Amino acid sequence: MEIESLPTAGVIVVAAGRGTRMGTKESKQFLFFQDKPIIVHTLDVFDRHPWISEIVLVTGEQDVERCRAWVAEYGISKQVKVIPGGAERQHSVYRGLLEIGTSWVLVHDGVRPFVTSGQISGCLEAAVKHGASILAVPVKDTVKQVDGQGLVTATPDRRSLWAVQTPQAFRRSDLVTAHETAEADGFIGTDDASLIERLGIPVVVTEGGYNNIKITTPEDLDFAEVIGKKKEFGGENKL
Ligand SMILES: Nc1ccn([C@@H]2O[C@H](COP(=O)(O)OP(=O)(O)OP(=O)(O)O)[C@@H](O)[C@H]2O)c(=O)n1
Ligand SMILES: C[C@](O)(CO)[C@H](O)COP(=O)(O)O
Repeated sequence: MEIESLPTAGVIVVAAGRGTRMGTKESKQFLFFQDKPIIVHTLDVFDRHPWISEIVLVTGEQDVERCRAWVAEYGISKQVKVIPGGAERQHSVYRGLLEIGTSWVLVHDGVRPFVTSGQISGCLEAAVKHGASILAVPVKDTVKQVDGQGLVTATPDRRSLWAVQTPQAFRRSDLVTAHETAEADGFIGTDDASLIERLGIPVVVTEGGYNNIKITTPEDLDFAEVIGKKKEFGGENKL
């Protein structure tokens, strides 16, 4: 798709979580990696992407000022609106949504710093073509459904299972309706696509990458060290 023909998009980068599974005093999105906070690595990718015209960073109330300072300190060239988030990821996304003016919106986890420009382009192109799109990768392990007593109750066919990532891309108007409907219904989803699916809007998968990890538990920092050494992420490692 020609760049000129693609409507510009805004991105909501969500970084208002507590990072409890990481177990660090500092929230994981603010841990330093290769001399920069993880959140700055993530912002950099969208700052450099030609189709991204607006960036909204949603973070903790207490972190708004230092995030604004980092945007300036690390030379993020695009304007970044930094606002406080909510109790759940879904609430943080919605607050960001109210600050975005573009017709197309991407939602991205601030703790996924290894997303590539190509993956962003692919996800947005697919959304513009089909209405909504998410990055995901085929599951590599067998997945089991297990009840509260630890008993296996089902083994879904792995060929139909994908591990979902971000960004996820939607029409802004659809995403507003989806969030407001979920709020009215008291529904909390773990991703934005689940809110869109509730409206019956088709969502297509765009293949992401196994490097596009969500930094969640301490082991992920080790994985990040290895990924960060790869040439495509600025490192020299020829892995
Ligand atoms: N109320 C929340 C909760 C999460 N997030 C963001 O959503 C992304 C994915 O969430 P997750 O990995 O679960 O982060 P945390 O909620 O911080 O992690 P934990 O569940 O371990 O506390 C993260 O960038 C996180 O900062 C957010 O903006 N607002
Ligand atoms: C949105 C997401 O990254 C897709 O896999 C995931 O659902 C976020 O879950 P979290 O518990 O908020 O990290």
